[in-house]
Amino acid sequence: MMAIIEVKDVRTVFGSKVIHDGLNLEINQGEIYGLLGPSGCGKTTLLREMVMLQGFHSGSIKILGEKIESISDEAAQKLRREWGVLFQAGALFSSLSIKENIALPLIEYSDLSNSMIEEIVDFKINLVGLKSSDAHLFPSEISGGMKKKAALARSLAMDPKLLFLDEPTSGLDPISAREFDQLILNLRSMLDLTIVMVSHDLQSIYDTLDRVAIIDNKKIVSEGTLSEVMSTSSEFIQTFFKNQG
Ligand SMILES: Nc1ncnc2c1ncn2[C@@H]1O[C@H](COP(=O)(O)OP(=O)(O)OP(=O)(O)O)[C@@H](O)[C@H]1O
Repeated sequence: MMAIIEVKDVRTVFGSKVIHDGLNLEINQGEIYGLLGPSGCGKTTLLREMVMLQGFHSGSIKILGEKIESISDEAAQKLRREWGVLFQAGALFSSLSIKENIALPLIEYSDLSNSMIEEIVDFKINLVGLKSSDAHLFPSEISGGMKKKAALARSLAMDPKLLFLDEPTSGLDPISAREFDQLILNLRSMLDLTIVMVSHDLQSIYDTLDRVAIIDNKKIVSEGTLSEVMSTSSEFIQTFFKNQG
């Protein structure tokens, strides 16, 4: 197995508060990998560090062979195109239609013609289970589930190898949430994606994740498949997976 992301000895400090202290994990090519742990343990922070939205105090994060703590601006610019991001706050632009939202990265980062961009956008819209006829709708005109799908289509616009998702099913009704899980599984196999996901949604965790890392007390207290992790004696794990399996 090939590690596509390697986090080594990462330390993160905000002011006098230590968030991560000696964090280590490895994410393999093609897996759906979950970051779990109690509220405030630094899951979103780690995700933001991986996509270079935020620095860390010490340690190393290697993504697709590049050490991001010492990467050149030019290499960083290239690397950013290798991943798609679906963060909670990273919603759609409300003044743009679904189609325009998805076209945005292509207009910004590619030299493709307008007609090529239109074709790609239509393809991505269908890929996430939206209809071509929805393309002209604005975010205010569509459901929460459709918004997530449209945002996902936008994150896939540049054909990324990696996808980072921060609580993708939060705020969705159970039916839309399960539909979204299925979509993630389908996309992974169709597009050969590696997916890193933060989640609190137990059903989603069971249905989609191949391996997980549990962050607690500034470190990874357990990493592995769900059944491996559940046998760990951590208070968070025992509480979180109580009455399961
Ligand atoms: N830019 C920042 N400046 C100062 N403190 C921050 C910053 N970003 C995050 N923190 C703090 O770091 C800690 C970890 O936050 P983070 O959002 O990563 O946790 P989380 O595990 O994702 O939590 P949740 O599950 O509740 O979303 C929190 O105490 C948060 O207040």
